[in-house]
Amino acid sequence: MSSSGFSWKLKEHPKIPKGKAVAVVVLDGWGEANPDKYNCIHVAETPTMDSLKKGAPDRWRLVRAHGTAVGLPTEDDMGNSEVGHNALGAGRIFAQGAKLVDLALASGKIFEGEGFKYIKESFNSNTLHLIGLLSDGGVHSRLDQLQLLLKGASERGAKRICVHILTDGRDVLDGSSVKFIETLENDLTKLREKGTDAKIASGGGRMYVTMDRYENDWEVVKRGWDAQVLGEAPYNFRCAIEAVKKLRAEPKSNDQYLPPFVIVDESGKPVGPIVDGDAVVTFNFRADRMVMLAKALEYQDFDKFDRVRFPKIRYAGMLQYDGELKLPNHYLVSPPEIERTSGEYLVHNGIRTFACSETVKFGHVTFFWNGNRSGYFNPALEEYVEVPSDSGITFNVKPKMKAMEIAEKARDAILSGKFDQIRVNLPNGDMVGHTGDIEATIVACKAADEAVKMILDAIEKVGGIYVVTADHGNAEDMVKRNKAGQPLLDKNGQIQILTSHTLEPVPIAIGGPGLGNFVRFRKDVPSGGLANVAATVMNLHGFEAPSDYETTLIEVVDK
Ligand SMILES: O=C(O)[C@H](O)COP(=O)(O)O
Ligand SMILES: [Mn+2]
Ligand SMILES: [Mn+2]
Repeated sequence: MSSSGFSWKLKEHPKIPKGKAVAVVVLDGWGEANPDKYNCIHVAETPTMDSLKKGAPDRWRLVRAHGTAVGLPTEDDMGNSEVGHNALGAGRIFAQGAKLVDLALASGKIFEGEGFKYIKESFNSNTLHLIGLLSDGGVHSRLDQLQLLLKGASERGAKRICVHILTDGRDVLDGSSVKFIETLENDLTKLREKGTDAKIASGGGRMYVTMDRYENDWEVVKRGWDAQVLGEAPYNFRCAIEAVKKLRAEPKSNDQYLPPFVIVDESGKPVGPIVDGDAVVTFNFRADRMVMLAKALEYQDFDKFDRVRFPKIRYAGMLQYDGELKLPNHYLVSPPEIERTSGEYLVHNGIRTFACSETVKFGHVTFFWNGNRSGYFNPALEEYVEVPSDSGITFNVKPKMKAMEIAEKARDAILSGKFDQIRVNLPNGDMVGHTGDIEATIVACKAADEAVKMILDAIEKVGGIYVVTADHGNAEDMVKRNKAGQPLLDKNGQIQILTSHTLEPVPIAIGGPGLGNFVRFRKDVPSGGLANVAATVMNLHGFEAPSDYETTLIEVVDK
C-alpha cells in the first residue's frame, strides 16, 4: 500500500471463490425492444440468447446503456461503443467527451486553454481548418459544438476558416447531410458578413473518407488527406450542397459512403488545401475514428501512405485521443481521466486476460475497455488478439463477419486453461445494423448468437462462468418511429430506416457451471447500467470491487 493509502490489491470476496475462468461476451449493438418485424434480434433465430433470457430469471436482466448512465449529456443521447465499453471496463461513470466539450464551450474555457492559444498563432496570417463529422449524432461530434467553435474562432481573430466536412448517415438518418450542410452554410455566410472568410473546402462520406478505425484500411484516410490537405479528389464542385445532392444521385452513394470531393473557385482551383503555417482542428471528440488522421497530421515519420506533402501546421484535436501515445500533443479540451480501470486492477491481482475481436471492434475490448489507453498493462498476463476484418466492403455483404473466428479464438483460450478472463466483442448486430439492411442484420444476429453458443459451450467444459451483455442497442430496432412507437414513413410512403444506435437498454446474463447456485442478480439495483458490470465481473473472479466503483449487480443468497 502506498503512503496515500491507495492499493491495487483487491479484497477477497467473502463468498465467491477465485480461480474460475470467466468469459465476458459483449454483443455490439444488441438492445432489448418490443418484438416486431423491425426488431432483427427478435426475427432472427437466436436460441442461445433466448435460452439465457427464459432459462434463469434470476440471472438475466436489463441494464441502462445510454444517456447519463454512460456519462452522456442527456437522456436523449443514444449509447455508443466508446462510452459503453468505457463504462463496462472502468466500473464508474465519467463525464464523456460530448459533455466535457459542452461544458468547455459554455464556460468559454475552451478558448482560454493551451490548445486554442496554440492554434490561434496561425489566425492572423493563415487559415484555420476544421475537419470532422457533420451531424447532430452526438457519437463522434456535434454540429452545435462546431457552430460555437466557428463563432468563437472568428470572434478571436481567425481571418480565414475552411471546414472539411464528413457526411454521416450512420448516427443519423441517411440523407440528413443536406440539412446539416445548409445549416453550416448559413453560419458561414454570417461569418463572412462579419469579415471572416469562412467556407467549406472539401467533403466525403465518413466510412469512405477519413473515419476508418483501428487501422483497418489506410486508403480511407488517404482519400481524405488528398482532398483536405492536397486539394485533390475525383470530384470537384463549386458548392457542398450541390456536391452532396449530385453524388447521392450519381454514382448513387449514401451519406456514409459519399466519394471525396473538393470545393473549387471559378478558375477550378481548390479553395482550401492545407499549407505550411495553417492551423488544423479535428473537431470530433471521440477517439477511435480520428486517431489515424491524427497520426497522419502529427507524425514526422509516417509510412502508412504517401502524404506527398507534409505541411508544417499547428494541429490540435478537440480532445487528446490517446493518452498513452499523447496523441495529439495539442488539444482543446482535456479528455475524461478514466483511470484505475478493472483491467488494470485485475492484472495487479494476477488475473490473466485474453481479449479478442475483429479489427473493426478490436479497440473496443482493449483501448476503450482500458479507458482509452493503448497497449497492455502487463504483457506477461495479457494477450490481445485481433482477427483481421474484411476491408473495402459494407458489412451487409458479409453479415456473419468474423464472429465464428472470434468465438473459436475465445474457445481455444478458454480450453487452454491459460486465462482467467476471456473477453470478446461480437460486432455483427452493430456493424450490419448500421448498414440499414434488415435482411442482412437478421443473418448477423443469428451469427452472433451462434458465436455466443460456442463460447458458452467451452465455459461449460471447463466449469467456468459467463457474463453475456452488450454495449448499446442497434439491431433491435431498424426503423425510425414516432413518439407512440409507430414506424415513420417518408414522403414516398417508405419506412425510414434507422441506421443508428438506439436508447434501449441491453441484456446481461450470468451463468455457467462455475457460478455457485446461490449467486443471482440483486433486486435493489433497478436502474443499474453498464458501469455496474465491472464490479460484477470482479466479484465473479473472487474479488470485492474497489469502494468507489458502481455497485455490483449480484448477490449470494444464504444457503
Ligand atoms: O463509429 C461508428 O461506427 C458509429 O458512429 C458508432 O458505432 P459504435 O459506437 O458501435 O462504434
Ligand atoms: Mn458498439
Ligand atoms: Mn455502432
